[in-house]
Amino acid sequence: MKLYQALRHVDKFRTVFDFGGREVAHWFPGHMAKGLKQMRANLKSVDCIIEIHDARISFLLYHTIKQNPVFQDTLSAKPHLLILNKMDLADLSNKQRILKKLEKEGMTHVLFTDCLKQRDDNIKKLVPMVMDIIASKPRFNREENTNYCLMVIGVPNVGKSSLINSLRRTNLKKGRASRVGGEPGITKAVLTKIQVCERPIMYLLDTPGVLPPKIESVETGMKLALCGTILDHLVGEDIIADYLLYSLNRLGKFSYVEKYDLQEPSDDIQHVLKRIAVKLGKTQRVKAITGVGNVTITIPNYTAAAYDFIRAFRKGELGQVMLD
Ligand SMILES: Nc1nc2c(ncn2[C@@H]2O[C@H](COP(=O)(O)OP(=O)(O)OP(=O)(O)O)[C@@H](O)[C@H]2O)c(=O)[nH]1
Repeated sequence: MKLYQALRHVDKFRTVFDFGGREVAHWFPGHMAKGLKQMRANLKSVDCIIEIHDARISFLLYHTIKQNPVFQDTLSAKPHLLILNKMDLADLSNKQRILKKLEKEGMTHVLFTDCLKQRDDNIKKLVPMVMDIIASKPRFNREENTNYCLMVIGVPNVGKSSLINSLRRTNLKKGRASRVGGEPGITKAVLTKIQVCERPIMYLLDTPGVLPPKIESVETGMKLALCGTILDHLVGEDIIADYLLYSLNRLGKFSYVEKYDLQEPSDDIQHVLKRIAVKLGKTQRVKAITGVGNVTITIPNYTAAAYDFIRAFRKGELGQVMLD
């Protein structure tokens, strides 16, 4: 759909999203506090922290983590590199704006990556960048060590394990060492130390995804959910799908119209999900009682359609976005 055609509908779009009094408190699983403890205990042996975020919500994540006092106490003293991953899903026309915002916050070592790409030139830059960062700060108790240890941190599902695998592919020509999952919270095991480079010898500690427990608003929580950071069923596929539609319309990303054979952009999630269900054959047969007896009717499976809509977005099929 051409932008000028779609913009005719702009007046119809919602300008604010109704969260219906939802609370984020119960969206975050308990194992995250444990992860934080493990991280703290291992920090002494770490030379540089690799903080990894989803490039679509990088500033939001960076800011949320930075605000958390526990993170501040634990991490601020260590050299730091910020990875903005999933760059293939992000609208990089906003790249400079994001980098400027991060610079204002004092974060100048930033690298955009796509960890699924077989050869990502940016991944190649990681080790030299880390060496520069480490060289610019005292190593304290680790002066004599000729090998280096990194700790990777980030919220669930941002690609921590994929980053490790990508580094091993690039620097060691070796395959998968860390399990990759589509659902948040796959990396639940205790910290594992994995080699990611031969010259210099460099290890990386994989951590369970750790999310700061305090999220400033439901909207922040919803963006995290949309990017797959929170288990869908804790938030609800129906509202995530509605927030997705709201976001796509606000950003002028209308490729969903053609993908699902809609006539025009719509802000009505029931209407959109119905079209998706019909297009993908996601329907269910239910019994209905009528005046003339029981009949079986076919109705759209809204939950299955919502799930498909969200999945398509996460795979980048509905366009690249920047939700910051
Ligand atoms: N499009 C895209 N997908 C990615 C990228 N990196 C990782 N993914 C996908 O994101 C999902 C999560 O990746 P993981 O590497 O398991 O993430 P994690 O941070 O280790 O996850 P937790 O174990 O939940 O903390 C998987 O489906 C990956 O295939 C990327 O650069 N681009």
